[in-house]
This record gives sequence, C-alpha cells and structure tokens, in this order.
Amino acid sequence: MLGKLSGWEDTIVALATPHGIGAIGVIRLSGEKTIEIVNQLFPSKDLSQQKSHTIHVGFLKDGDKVLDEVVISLFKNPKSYTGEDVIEISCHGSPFIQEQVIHTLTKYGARLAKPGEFTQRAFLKGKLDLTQAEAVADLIASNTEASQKTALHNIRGGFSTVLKELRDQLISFSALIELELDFSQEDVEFADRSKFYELIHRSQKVTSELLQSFQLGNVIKNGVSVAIVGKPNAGKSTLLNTLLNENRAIVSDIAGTTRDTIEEVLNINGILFRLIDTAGIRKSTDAIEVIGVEKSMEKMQQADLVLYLFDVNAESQTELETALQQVQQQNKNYLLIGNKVDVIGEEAAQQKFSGDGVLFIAAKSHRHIDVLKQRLIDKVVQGTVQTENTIVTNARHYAALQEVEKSLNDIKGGLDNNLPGDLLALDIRRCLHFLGDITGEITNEDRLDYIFSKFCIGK
Ligand SMILES: Nc1nc2c(c(=O)[nH]1)N(C=O)[C@@H](CNc1ccc(C(=O)N[C@@H](CCC(=O)O)C(=O)O)cc1)CN2
Ligand SMILES: Nc1nc2c(ncn2[C@@H]2O[C@H](COP(=O)(O)OP(=O)(O)OP(=O)(O)O)[C@@H](O)[C@H]2O)c(=O)[nH]1
Ligand SMILES: [K+]
Ligand SMILES: [Mg+2]
Repeated sequence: MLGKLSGWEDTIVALATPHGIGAIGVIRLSGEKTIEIVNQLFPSKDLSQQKSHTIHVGFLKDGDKVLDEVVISLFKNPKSYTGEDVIEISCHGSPFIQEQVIHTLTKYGARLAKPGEFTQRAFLKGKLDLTQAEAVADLIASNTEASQKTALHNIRGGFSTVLKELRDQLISFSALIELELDFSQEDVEFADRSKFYELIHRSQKVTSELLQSFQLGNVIKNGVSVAIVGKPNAGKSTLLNTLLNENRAIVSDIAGTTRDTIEEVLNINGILFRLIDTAGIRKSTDAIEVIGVEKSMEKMQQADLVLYLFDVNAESQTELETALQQVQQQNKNYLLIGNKVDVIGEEAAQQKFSGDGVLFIAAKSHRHIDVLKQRLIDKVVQGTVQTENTIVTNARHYAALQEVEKSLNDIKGGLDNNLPGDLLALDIRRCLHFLGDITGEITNEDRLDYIFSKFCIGK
C-alpha cells in the first residue's frame, strides 16, 4: 500500500507557522534525507552526529551566503511526529527570509509538502490512526472549549480505544467461528453462542450510543444556527443586541427597521450559536422589505433552531397560534418567546398566553435572558456536555458506524435463527470491515488523499 502513495519517500518541507510577519517562523522537514539536506546549509555542526531531541543554534548558509541565524530542533526516527527524521528550523519571522530558506532547502533536495502530508506520514508510520489524525484537523479548527476538548480526547485515542475493544473482541470470536468451519464435518461448537450473544448485545449498545452522540458532536463541531423571527417591532434586534451585550443591530420603534439579515456568533457554555436577526415578517408593498421578508423565511428554513419572538402587548392569542402554525410547518426545533413583559407585567402575560409554553422576557431590560440562554442550551444538548465521553463529530465516522450497526443487527438475527457458521462469519467480517474503516486499518489511497487534503499545509 505504501509504495503506491506518490512521493511518500521524498523529504518534504513546509512552513509550520502562519504566513506573514511574526517573531519567529518555524520550517519543518520530514523524510529520509532531512538531516543530509539541512547539514549542507548548517556548517557549524554535523547534525547526523547529534542526539535526537536536541537543539542547535547557528547560521544557515547557502554556500557563502548567510541566510539567517536559526535554532534547529532535531527529532530522529522513529521518535518524531511523523516517525521519520524531522528537523524544525526556527528562523526570524520575516516572510522573505522564510521563503528564501524554504527555496534553498528545495534546491538541496526537499520538496514542498502537500496539505496534511506530515500528519499523513504520521498515520502511515503508525504514529496515529485515522481518527487521531482527523482529530488533529479538528483541533486546529476548534473555536470553543467543547470542540477543543472533544478533539483532544480523540487525539489521545479516545474514540479509537472504544472501537479497538469492539474490534478485538469480534476478531477473537470470528476466529473461533472460522475454526468451527474447518471442523464442519464433526459438528463441534468452539464459539460459545451465548457469550457471543452477549458480545453482540454490548456492541450494539456501544454503537448506538456513539451514533446518538453525533447530534451533539455536530453541535460541538459546527455550532447551532438560530433564526430570530417574528413580526415587525417584536424586539428581535433588541434581543440580538442583548444576547451579544453589544449594540450590533439598529433598533427603532419603526416597524420594518431590519431589512437585511444580521448574523453574529454567541458562545454559551462552550457551544457556538450563530444568531440570525431577520426582517420582521409582514405583507409589505416596499420592494426592499419584501426581499427582506423572503430572506427571513429562507433563514427560518435553514436554521437549526427558530426563536419565534412576539410582543405580548401587541399580539393576541389567536394571532400567536396562527404564527405558531407557520413555524410548526417548518418542522423545526423552536422556542416561543413573549417579549416586553415589562409593560403589562409577567402575571398578565402568563394569563393571556396560558398553556402555550411561552418563555416571557423583556429584551430591552435583560429580564430572563439567562433563562433564555439556558433554554437554548437545553434545546440542543440533552443534559450536560460530557466531553469526557466519546462523541462522534465526523460524518465519515457516523456513516461507517451506521454500517457497523446494520451488520451487528444481521449477526444478531443470524444467531436468533441459528444461521450456519459460514454465513455468520460473513456478517462478522462485514462488521469488522467497517470498524477498521473508521480507524484506517482498512482503507484506500484515494480516500486517504481526500481526508488529508482537508488539512492545512505544514500540518
Ligand atoms: N515544535 C512543535 N510543536 C508542536 C508540534 C510539532 O510537531 N512541533 N506538534 C505537532 O502536531 C504538536 C505536538 N505534538 C507532537 C506529537 C508527537 C511528537 C513527537 O516527537 N513524538 C515522538 C517523540 C516522543 C517523545 O520523545 O517523548 C514519538 O511519538 O515517538 C511531537 C509533537 C503541537 N506542538
Ligand atoms: N418596553 C419594551 N420595549 C422593547 C423591548 N424590547 C424592544 N423594545 C422596543 O421595541 C421597539 C422595536 O424593537 P426592535 O428591536 O427594533 O424590533 P424588531 O423586531 O427588530 O423590529 P423590525 O426590525 O422592524 O422587524 C423598539 O422601540 C424597542 O426599544 C422590551 O423588552 N420592552
Ligand atoms: K423596529
Ligand atoms: Mg429589527
């Protein structure tokens, strides 16, 4: 498999730190010729004679021309990120110097790395499995504590451990079944069917928990889009500003103030909510407002969650119910929020809209905004965010787990119906295949290229 991957034997180089001016820029190399290449630019020491995990200060030179004064960190195979010889050159943070150093390294035999190629090599050398490598990309992309935690959990092998346990148990069992097949004339049963039944049952439970965690995983990784919709002057823009603690949107007592949608991100307890303030929904003759209303409807359809906001003073219960039917038609997760309770008072509001499951607030004076935030969290997370448990955040893993679940169901059905060992063995192999697919034990080159191409260069 390794031989087919193009250029895996090359020595690769890339800038590991962001482009642009910084205090220091780190250039990373990995591959067989790493030390040989850098040695030619580093006259002060013979790096091949230095121990792994040592650092060396000196001038980097291309012939007589001094390029920079640098710090070199040496990682000798297999004790490096990629498992190959790795050198990191910390040079001065000028983009010009960095380009020049990289260019010189390519002149001496290194090639520019493709996106994710360092991590791909770590995977190919067995330093990381596929879920761990994918978690590296997730960690780089993480923007909340919750997404950081899940990614770190998976880099440490949290997800792989769960899958490996399942896989190992299934493998040992399938070995017994296959053994039975060799003795098929003699009608022996090496594999204890009731123990197997238990194993399948346990595996089904683990798989279904993992599958269920995907919804939360999605929330953690991608955030939740929340459309704030309602009639003009309900106080939608006021609510956006209050939630953000910032005067982001224009508020006025003129109905139809908001024309275009406004999107802002709010972090509540580590979950990112993408709040979308929309134009108040009404029939209008104003061409621009009509477009705004169409956009509101579109945003409502696209959102994960709809906040239907209404003015408790202006709206009648019948009006509310009509509006509510429209929201329910969208088949969306929604929250009903009665605003401006400061005017008629909370009790009167409760009486007016009793039994409608409304949360009453006063956006302008921040009343019950904390309750609203908690409701938002409750809507998307059942219970607390338990990032200590394994949470599936990756659609590829989810799809494979669905196949695992299907094959487990088939195995169980097979056991129930006393299916012969050879047929059972087929289902077990299918199950093992999809488990191995997730961690990368079974995969193909194109898939790997695709997965790693999503990384940034230098990673
Ligand atoms: N300078 C630097 N910082 C970095 C990285 C890096 O590659 N270089 N990392 C890149 O993502 C992350 C840290 N991850 C790393 C994981 C493994 C190894 C490594 O050398 N592992 C060897 C040696 C372990 C040891 O000696 O204790 C190994 O696993 O064999 C290095 C970094 C973040 N910070
Ligand atoms: N008394 C009271 N007034 C509020 C409250 N929230 C908003 N308002 C007022 O209601 C009016 C309309 O507020 P906006 O936030 O512009 O309403 P909107 O829903 O965004 O309106 P459009 O963008 O026109 O659809 C403003 O005068 C606000 O000050 C509240 O909790 N109590
Ligand atoms: K308004
Ligand atoms: Mg508005």
